[in-house]
Formats: sequence, C-alpha cells, structure tokens
Amino acid sequence: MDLNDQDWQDEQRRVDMVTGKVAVRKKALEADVGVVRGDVVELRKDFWDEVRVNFSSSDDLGETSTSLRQQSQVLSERERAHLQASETLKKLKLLVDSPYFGRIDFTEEGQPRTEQIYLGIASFLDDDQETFLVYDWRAPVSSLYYDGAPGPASYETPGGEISGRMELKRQFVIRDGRIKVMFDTGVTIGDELLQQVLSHSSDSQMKSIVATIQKEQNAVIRNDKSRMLVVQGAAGSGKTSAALQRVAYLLYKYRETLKADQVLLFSPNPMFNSYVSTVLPELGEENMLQTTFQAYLEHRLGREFDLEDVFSQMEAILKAEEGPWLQAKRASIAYKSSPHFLETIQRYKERLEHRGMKFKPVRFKGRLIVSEQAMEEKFYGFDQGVRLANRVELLKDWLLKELAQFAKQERKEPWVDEQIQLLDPDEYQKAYTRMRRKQGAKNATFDDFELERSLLAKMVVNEWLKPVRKWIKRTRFVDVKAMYEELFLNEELFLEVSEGKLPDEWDEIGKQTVLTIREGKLSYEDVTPYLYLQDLLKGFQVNNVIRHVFIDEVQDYSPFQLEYVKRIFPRARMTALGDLNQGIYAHTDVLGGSLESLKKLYGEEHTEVISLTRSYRSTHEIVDFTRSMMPGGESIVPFNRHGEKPVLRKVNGREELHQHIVQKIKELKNEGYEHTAIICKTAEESEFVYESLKEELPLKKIAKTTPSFVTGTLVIPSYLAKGVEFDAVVIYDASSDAYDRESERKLFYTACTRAMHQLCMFSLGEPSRFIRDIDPAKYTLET
Ligand SMILES: Nc1ncnc2c1ncn2[C@@H]1O[C@H](COP(=O)(O)OP(=O)(O)OP(=O)(O)O)[C@@H](O)[C@H]1O
Repeated sequence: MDLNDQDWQDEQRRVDMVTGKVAVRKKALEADVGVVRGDVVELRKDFWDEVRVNFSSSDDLGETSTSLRQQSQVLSERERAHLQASETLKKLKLLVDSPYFGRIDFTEEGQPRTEQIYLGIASFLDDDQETFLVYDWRAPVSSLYYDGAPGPASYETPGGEISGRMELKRQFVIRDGRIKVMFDTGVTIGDELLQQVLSHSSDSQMKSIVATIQKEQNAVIRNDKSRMLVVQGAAGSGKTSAALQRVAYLLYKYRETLKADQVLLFSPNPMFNSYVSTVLPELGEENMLQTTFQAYLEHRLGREFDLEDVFSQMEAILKAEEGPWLQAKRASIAYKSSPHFLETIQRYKERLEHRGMKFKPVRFKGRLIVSEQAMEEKFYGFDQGVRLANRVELLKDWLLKELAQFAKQERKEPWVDEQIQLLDPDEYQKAYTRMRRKQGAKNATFDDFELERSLLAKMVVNEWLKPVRKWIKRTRFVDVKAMYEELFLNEELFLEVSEGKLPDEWDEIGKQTVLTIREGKLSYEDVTPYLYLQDLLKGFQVNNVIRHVFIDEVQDYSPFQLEYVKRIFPRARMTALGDLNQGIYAHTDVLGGSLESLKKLYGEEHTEVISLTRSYRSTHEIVDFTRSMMPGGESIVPFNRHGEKPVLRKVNGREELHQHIVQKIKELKNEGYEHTAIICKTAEESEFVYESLKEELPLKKIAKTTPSFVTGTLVIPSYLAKGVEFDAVVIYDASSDAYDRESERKLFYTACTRAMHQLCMFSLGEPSRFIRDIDPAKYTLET
C-alpha cells in the first residue's frame, strides 16, 4: 500500500517528537547514574563450576543449597546493581536511534476511540507517565501486530480476551532517528521488510528478529502454558531466533519472579554460546546462562574418567572404514542411547535393591577398616523399604562411625608418636590453640604430658584420615564402575534385567565397554547411562534454581540425556528445538522420525509441539536444492528471496581443487560476501585444508575448542557448523568418496543448509549420490 508524502511527514514528526523526549530523559539519567558495569559476564563463564551441586547426604544437601543460594545471591546482587543503574539507560540508548518498528491502529469493542499503538523493543511513557509513546513488543497488545491482520482482531490479556478491529498495520525501519522504510501491510509481517533483512550479509553474531517475527514464531515465543514445548522446524526456520526472543519474552512477562540466571540454554558447542550472546543484549535484556551438555558431563565425571566427547566420537566414526569395529560401534551407540537401555538400567537398579550392590573396602595405610562383605551385609540389612539412595546414606553414616571407632584405636599406634615428633612448630601451635579453645583458657596448659599426647595424637590421626573421611562422604565406596562393568561382563545378569533382549553385537559391545572403562575412559555413549546408574544408586543432584531450560539442536540428544536434563532441573519448564533432518550423530534417534520420545518425557498432556516449516536463511534456490536431499523435504517452504542456483564443480585432482577454491573465495569476496566457510567433512580434513591454503587465503581455522566465532573465511568441520550460518558456503569435497553412507546424508544436508546467499560444491571425482539424485535443473554444473 503506497503511502503519500503527508504520511511520511506525519510519521517523521512523531519520530522526532519521541526521540527528542527519549534523548532528554537519557541525558538526565546519564547524569544520575553514570555507567555501572558489573562482572556478571565473568561470573557466568562456567555455570557448572560456579554452582556446586551435591546431594549425597543431608549435610551435603544443606551445603549444596547454600552454595546455590550464595551463588545466585552473588549473581543477583551484582546484577541488581548493574541492572538498576544501566537497564533503563541501555533501553533509552536503543530507543533514541530506533524508537519503534511497527504501528497498529486498534479500536476496542465498545470504545469510541481508535488507539495508535507503536511497538518498539521497550516501552516508553510520555512525561505524564501514563501515555505509552512506545509499547514493548512483548506487551499483550503487541501480539496483534504479529498475529493479526487488519479487520476483526483480538488479543489475550491477563484479564481475558480483548476484541476489536485492527484498522491499520504499518512497518518502519528507523535508523538514527530517520524513517528509512515505511509501508502498510496486510496479513502478517510484510515480506518486503523480511526481504530486506534477509538479504543482508551475515556475520559472526546472530541478530534479533524482533521487527519481523512471523506468526508461527510468535506462537513459540509466547507459549507459556505447557511444561514442555517442542519446536520442530526446518533448517533456517528461525528456531534459535525464536527461542532467544522467547527468553526475552519470558523475562519481560515474568519480570517480578524470573531472572536471567534462572534460564539456561544448552548449546550444541561452546562457540555457539558466543554466536547467540548478543541477541538478548540487543533487546535490552541480560543474557541467560549458557552451557553445553558436554560441560555438564565433564563437571560430573571428568575427574574420574577421560571422557570422550561427541565430536571425537563423530570424528572416529566418520574416519572409520566399514568393518567389524564400525559395525559394533554403531550397534553400541544405538543401543546405549535407546529407551530400552534406560529401562534396563532402571531394572538393574531394582535388582540391586535386593542383591548385587558392589562396594569398595575402606582401607587405611593398606589395612582394612571395613570389608566389602561387611558393607554388603550391612547394606542389605537395612529395611528394604528404604530407597536405595537413602540406604547408601545410611551406610555412609555407619561407615563414618566405624571410621571414628577406628580412629580412636589408631591413636595408640606407634606411627602416631613418630608423626607427633615430626610435627613442625606451626602445627604444634595449631594444636595448642585448638586445645585452649576446647578446654577453656583457665586450666589449659601443655604441662600435662598425657593430655598433650592425646590431643596431638587425635589431631594427627584425624589429619591422616581426612582423605578417607572425604572419600566416604562422597560415597565413593559405592563401586559404580564395577556394577556398570558387571552388566556387560555377566550375560545372565544382562538377560535378566533386559528382559531377555540382548543387543546386536552383544559380545563385541561388552568387550569394548569393559576394555574402555578399564583404561580409565568412557565412550560418549556410555557417559550418560553410567551417570544415570550412578545417580539412581546415590541420588540425583538436582538444581532447583533454574526455571526454564532451553535445548537447542535437541535432535542431538539421546533419550538418556533428555531424561537426565529433566531430572536435574525438576522445577524447570523445557523448550526443545530441533530438526529431524539435522540429526547428524550416531545416537540421534531421539526424534527418530517421530517425536514420541520427546512427547513421553513430560507426558503428552504437558507437551505442546509447534512446527516451523518456512525456511528463512537460504535463498529460494538453495532451499529448493537442499530440501530435495531429504525424504519429505517438500514440506519445507522456501522464503521468496532469490539468488543464484547452487554450483557444482567436478575436479580431477587436489591441486586443481585448491586452485578453484582459492579463486572462488576471492570471487565471493569481490561480490561482497565477507563471512564464508569452507566446510570440510572432518577435523582432520579441515586441518589439512587450512595448512594447504593458509598462504593463499586469509583463513581462520575452527576446531571444537575454538571459543568463539569470528568473521572472515573459516575452515570448519561439518559437524561444528551446526546452528550457524554464512554468506556463502564452499563444500570442500562433495564427492561420493566423502559423502556416501546413508548416515552421512544429514551431515551433508546440514553443511549445505548453512549457506545464506551462495552454495558452491566441489567434488573430487564423482559427486555424492546425495547430489546426483537431485534434479540437475536445481543446480549449475560448472565446467
Ligand atoms: N522472522 C524472522 N525475521 C528475520 N529473520 C529471520 C526470521 N526468522 C529467521 N530469520 C533468520 O533466518 C536465519 C536462520 O534462523 P535460525 O538460525 O534461528 O534458524 P534455525 O531454525 O535455528 O536453523 P538451523 O536449525 O538450521 O540451525 C537467521 O539469519 C535468522 O535471523
């Protein structure tokens, strides 16, 4: 709908009026507060390290909740100071350049007046403190803008539904206080603005989509009824974007009760944390906490085992030749990630309630204090009605008493006298002070030899027994390792607890599992089941502070892992975002063609599923090409932004390949594409490409340990490119040698769908069947 000059002048006048008022208020506030900067970001660097969670005893329980409370208190105190001082200012700074992006005119039923509602990233009241010059995009009335079309319309408020008529819907792009773009629009958010936004170049940071949120995305953002929200969406459909907007929405709606540090996002890799870290600040909000599942696993078991991470597992599988090892590995991963194994472990735990618990003896200086048999006897002597984890607690208390008994006896031993002689003056002084404190000052002297010896002996023995006490307190006497091993060593036991279902390749799986554990390692597929067993025996370590857990790339999680996350955050709601087509890991059968596992997690009645089918990232041509690779891909709807068709070039040798790639990257740069990626299959290939081309191109190598994304030309392994995007993607080698196994289809798809504007594939020899099977009209074959 065309707008005339008068409309432009009127709207610009209003913009001038609003920005003028914002500027005045900003200036006044600046003078008041200065800029307060907290060290909140520092504090949040490692979520798991900051919060000690231990629930193995009532003491620990107290300690844990104190630790949690203290940690969250420290955070919230500093944040409060930080927020109060700078929050308003931050918002005003954002508003002064671009006060709003939308307008709706709405006549409420029964009201004579039509209200003009302007939407921006924060509310701004006129000097009367009553009139909204700008409404926050998250205010109830704002949902009209995202959901409704001119005509009859309604929106939800806490007080009920408000109906009326939308007379007008207008969009703006305002920069530096000037209206750059303005038009009236029909159904939802006009495609014109989206066209503009999407045709921009990418960089190393994700952007907020607040001005162009689509109706179905708005449903994701504002959904707050269900315990579990599952968002299944095509590559580039805005799952991550919507999730971040949703965090901002929740922080606004529940601002009295929900703080940013009660929201936790599980990212696919550490780099992703940095990629999304600017979105919330762009919206004037504090960032939520971010972590990776691997960081959690390391936090829990990293001291005990050398843990394989998902990337090393992927690398090993991608590089392996077809053969017995790979076959067994695949079977092992598939089985250990399955709900059946989860149930098997649960049944194993039920069996352990009656028999089979394994303990490590309590020893001191090579001498036995309590044998494993004595522990077993004691353990199964406790009331069988008491929960297993509580019986472990009871056993712990008993062991501590036994240890105290032992300590008493031990004080008489000659080695203690030897140690007393060796005490240095400091330690001696410490003992003396302690004695004075204990006995009261008046008759406390060290003249009494007997008393002195007994006190010093007590101190020495206590000191020497400290590690044993700690070991008991941490319930290390429960031999989880032996019990997990037993499951794989003892076929009869396995058959019993698995209800007679041995997995494929059972012998090899069992052998490999035990071998790896005995080397002090845990394969990625074993880590969560192992933890699950451990926690079933010792009690789960829960975090009651977090109220919202977001899991991005949920298709990369096994049922085990999801069950885990659910259990450790019992007070949290979950938002899970995923794409079946991008399940690249061997264990990712979670969505496995259906959403059943996810729906079961909290029960169907508590679960809502929203599907996003429109893909925004890539041009129509790229989406049309990539969706042809996936069964059911027709349901992915490309956004109507056009560009060049994907390009395929077949080359005969590596030298030729490298020449073409260098030339292509230079061409792309000349065309204005700054943020490009050469996507390799593995880290090994990535390393090779980087070393081969680094003299000729300014390349940046991305590895799993790279902490943050950067702009420029990146060389990156396929599986690390998850979730991110580039102006142009160069697939280093799309040949049938590189991508042929069915299990690699999703990996190839994921790599190709990272491209926004251009996709170039090189093939050393015959192209992969994933390309050959596509209608040649959908790409250009360069010769
Ligand atoms: N409503 C929107 N307005 C503007 N841009 C959008 C919108 N929705 C998505 N986009 C853009 O599309 C691109 C893809 O979004 P995002 O990364 O959130 O998708 P995704 O579904 O998480 O993708 P993937 O699963 O492939 O990682 C981003 O550049 C994002 O800014």
